[in-house]
Amino acid sequence: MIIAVTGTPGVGKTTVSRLLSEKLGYEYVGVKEFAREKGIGEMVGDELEIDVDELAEAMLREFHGRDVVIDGHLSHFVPADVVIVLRADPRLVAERLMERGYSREKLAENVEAELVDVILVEALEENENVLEIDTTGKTPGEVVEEISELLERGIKRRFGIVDWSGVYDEVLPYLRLGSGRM
Ligand SMILES: Nc1ncnc2c1ncn2[C@@H]1O[C@H](COP(=O)(O)OP(=O)(O)OP(=O)(O)O)[C@@H](O)[C@H]1O
Repeated sequence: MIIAVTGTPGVGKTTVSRLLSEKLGYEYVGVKEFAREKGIGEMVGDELEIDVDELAEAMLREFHGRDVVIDGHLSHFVPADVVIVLRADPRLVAERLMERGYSREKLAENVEAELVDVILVEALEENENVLEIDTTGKTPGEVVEEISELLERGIKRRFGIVDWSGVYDEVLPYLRLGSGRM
């Protein structure tokens, strides 16, 4: 089975994907490493820009019929058996990305994306089987437990479990509108 783990940067994809692959005995694959290895995408500034169709094709060729956890915020473009969308309170996303030294603009872009469900909506456009998981206040182990329980019960579609509109005011200072530019 191909499991894609996606979400806004900082929600915990890598941590959860590694742990999930260990628990299930699946291979772990990082999208960026895979793309680099296969020569997919090109550097634009200091970022690797990946063609998602090329990525999806190459991944399907490589992993069809194998048990694998694919980690990355583009993984929902890969035709997976199930897409796990990790969510985290946007305040937590902001804190983590600030700790990583993200620029103000990249921070704003990602906090906003988490706030308005960008990755969830994209995942739902790409795949029927989407499991949304709220990681807020949970340990990575608890998140992995929740995912494997749902999969064991055969549940592959669940979303609409978070609503970040209540923290909008608190994250406003991080957003582009709050930066004084229009
Ligand atoms: N419940 C949780 N699930 C996952 N990570 C958590 C959780 N609670 C705290 N963390 C911490 O959050 C951080 C998430 O970092 P991680 O690199 O896994 O995120 P990511 O989504 O893969 O980011 P990126 O897309 O930028 O690579 C880690 O330091 C991890 O220990």
